[in-house]
Amino acid sequence: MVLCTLRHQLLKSSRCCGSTVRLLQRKSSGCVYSSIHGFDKEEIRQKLQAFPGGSIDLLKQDSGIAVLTINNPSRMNAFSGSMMVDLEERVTELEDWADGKGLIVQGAAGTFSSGSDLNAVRAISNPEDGMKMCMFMQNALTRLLRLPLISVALVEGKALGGGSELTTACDFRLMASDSVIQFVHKHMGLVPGWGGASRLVRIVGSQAALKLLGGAIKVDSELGLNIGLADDVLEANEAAAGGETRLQQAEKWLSRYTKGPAPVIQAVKRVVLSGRELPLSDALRAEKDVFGTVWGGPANLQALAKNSKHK
Ligand SMILES: CC[C@@H](C(=O)O)C(=O)SCCNC(=O)CCNC(=O)[C@H](O)C(C)(C)COP(=O)(O)OP(=O)(O)OC[C@H]1O[C@@H](n2cnc3c(N)ncnc32)[C@H](O)[C@@H]1OP(=O)(O)O
Repeated sequence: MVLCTLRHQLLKSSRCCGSTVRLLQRKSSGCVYSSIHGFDKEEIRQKLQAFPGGSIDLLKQDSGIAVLTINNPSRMNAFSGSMMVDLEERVTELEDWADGKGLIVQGAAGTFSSGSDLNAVRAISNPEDGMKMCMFMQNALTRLLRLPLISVALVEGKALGGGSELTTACDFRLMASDSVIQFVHKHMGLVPGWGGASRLVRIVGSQAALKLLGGAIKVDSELGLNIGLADDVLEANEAAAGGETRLQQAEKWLSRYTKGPAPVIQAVKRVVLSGRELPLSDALRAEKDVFGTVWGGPANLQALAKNSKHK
């Protein structure tokens, strides 16, 4: 059932309707679960809203880079129920952001996130509610990863449990030199349920993923770089050139990849996304469709008129 995903929908679309790219652009295509899987989004939203606290804040900047902040510092940015609902709403806002190119996901007050709020977890520890929360968060994080934006998790302090899973829902992870990512689920008698295990295997491979989950290993920035979980390490604020904050360092890092017009950057993310998720023939068809959105477009015509040389 879980595998009834984008691939299924894309296959159907490319065979029946022709235009795969339209589906990649549709919001519902990001979801893994719908009513056919017994998922009732409104029901679980109401249940989650009963556990308030904290917020997920979104700042969309003129640069085309947005900053999403997990904000519940008195609980080390643990996710209350209402924050899970907030997250899904912020993802919807980002899906509608025509000028967007990049996204940085960070935690407030120098730490990333300690995962689910344990008070909420205790209150919904029955299997039925657990499954509903799991489906809700998998949908939200799958849609986050499938945004046509190049995304980076800026990991400071600790990313534990659900917080570690959230880092895997970004295209890249930048770790502060003193930060730790730890899939603590085994210590909680659990496995990841927000899609973190499936994404981790794709990022670091199954051998390393088995070690990280089986050993609940603390991944510091050095280990993170070695196994490919981290894409770069950020200096302490005071040690960085010009005393840049880590957020400024992350924005500088990301801006190398978001320089250029939004339609082109979004097209770059879309072709990589289809290559990452689809079988080759489907990915090739999706690439053709995305190519069609930029070929002869303003940026393409401008570059041709300039007779660019790439020295
Ligand atoms: C479905 C489950 C799974 C998932 O979604 O995938 C999960 O995520 S389960 C949650 C996994 N996370 C944890 O178990 C974290 C437990 N907490 C800790 O290990 C430590 O608190 C810490 C995060 C390492 C920080 O330690 P320290 O720096 O010593 O601070 P404190 O322990 O004093 O924490 C400050 C304050 O924050 C509260 N806190 C921290 N994490 C959570 C949390 N996940 N849920 C609720 N509250 C949390 C902690 O209780 C302290 O509060 P006070 O006691 O009121 O001061």
